[in-house]
Amino acid sequence: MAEAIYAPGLEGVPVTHSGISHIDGSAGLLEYRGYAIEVLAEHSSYEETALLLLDGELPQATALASFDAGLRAHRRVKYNIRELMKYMPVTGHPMDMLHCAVASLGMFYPQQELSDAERENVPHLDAMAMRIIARIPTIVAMWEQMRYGNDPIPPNPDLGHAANFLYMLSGQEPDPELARILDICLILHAEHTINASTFAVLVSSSTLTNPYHVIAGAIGALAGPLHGGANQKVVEMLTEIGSVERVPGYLDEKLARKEKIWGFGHRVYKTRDPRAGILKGLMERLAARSGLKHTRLFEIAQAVELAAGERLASKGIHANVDFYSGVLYHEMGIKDDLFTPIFAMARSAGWLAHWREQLANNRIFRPTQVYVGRHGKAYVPLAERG
Ligand SMILES: CC(=O)SCCNC(=O)CCNC(=O)[C@H](O)C(C)(C)COP(=O)(O)OP(=O)(O)OC[C@H]1O[C@@H](n2cnc3c(N)ncnc32)[C@H](O)[C@@H]1OP(=O)(O)O
Ligand SMILES: O=C([O-])CC(=O)C(=O)O
Repeated sequence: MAEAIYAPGLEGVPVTHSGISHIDGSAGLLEYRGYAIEVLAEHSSYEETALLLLDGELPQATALASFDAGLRAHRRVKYNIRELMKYMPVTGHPMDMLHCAVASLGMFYPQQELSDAERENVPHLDAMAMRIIARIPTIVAMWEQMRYGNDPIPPNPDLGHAANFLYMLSGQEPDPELARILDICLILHAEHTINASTFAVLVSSSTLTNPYHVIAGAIGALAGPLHGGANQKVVEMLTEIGSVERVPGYLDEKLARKEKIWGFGHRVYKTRDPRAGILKGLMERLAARSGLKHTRLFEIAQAVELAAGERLASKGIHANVDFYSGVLYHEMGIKDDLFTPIFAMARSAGWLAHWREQLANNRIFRPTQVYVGRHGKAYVPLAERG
């Protein structure tokens, strides 16, 4: 048998057939179910985009209204989840809390795996997906209150997905413009082909485990700084740089030490990530609002993008989605360690679409390895080992 070719990081290796999203990495194009990301960001809502990802088509008005009503009706989590969260250390990262809380949601649904009948029961799978999408924002916002010793703010069924999240974070009904900016951010982060966390979804889905394990595993993968965790790192980096004047020297030192610039580079995009451009535009939209001109970080970010371009663009390294999202959330007054949980909230729709797609044509993932270890070693009793 011919020896299998090992591709580190599975670069260029297809692992599934998928109709959910598509990237053209050299042209900088992204589509969800055939619709350009720019079009969805301008015209759609997170609720509609989530349903598009899950069902494959833009919904009719009645289907969208019923999905939206389902999301609003299922935002609350069981009291025991709140009790569990009470015992988590408030110093812990919210992604660790989210991983644990989402996995625990599955304990209220006794069976650990999906039966054949359940896998073929589309309304059952739809209901599970909708409940997970509805509850992740509640858990994140509950934690934001609980970690400061406050009672969680109950969800408000009169508000849409993004507006309700902002309401639960602060207790204030958000300005519709801020809610729309977050809504667009959620659309932009909802799906992105087979990135690391979505690959984790495929692998765990293929064992027929329950979707709570699937989504908790994906949250764990997203938390890493090379993936979704980079949005928090970007803001830490910009804060450390501190001024526009320090940008070139900071980058030169970092690159000389062979360190990565957070929020730059991508396995698939060899030009600017289209989401980075839209997020930058949203930041400009936010900065233009009176009373919200705290744009020092944004100025540093733009200087970093310019200087990084001079140093890295020839290697195909450009700003990715994580570069401007953290700056935008920071300027919206959101705590830095909530940036990646907000990414997870949004990406739950894409993850669950891939969960459904995997179940519809399942085969367990079981790749191989190139063994580089030893063979046939003689066991030496402990007393005789030198
Ligand atoms: C939602 C998301 O996940 S978007 C990505 C978020 N992650 C980040 O922003 C972290 C910084 N970026 C990176 O670590 C990488 O670019 C990744 C993880 C996104 C992609 O990784 P890979 O495709 O495996 O690229 P890899 O890490 O092998 O880099 C290839 C070359 O580009 C360089 N490079 C890649 N990204 C960067 C960067 N951000 N800063 C400086 N150099 C970089 C590497 O040093 C390497 O150079 P070399 O060939 O001279 O050794
Ligand atoms: O596609 C990737 O590898 C990472 C990414 O941008 C995302 O998950 O949004």
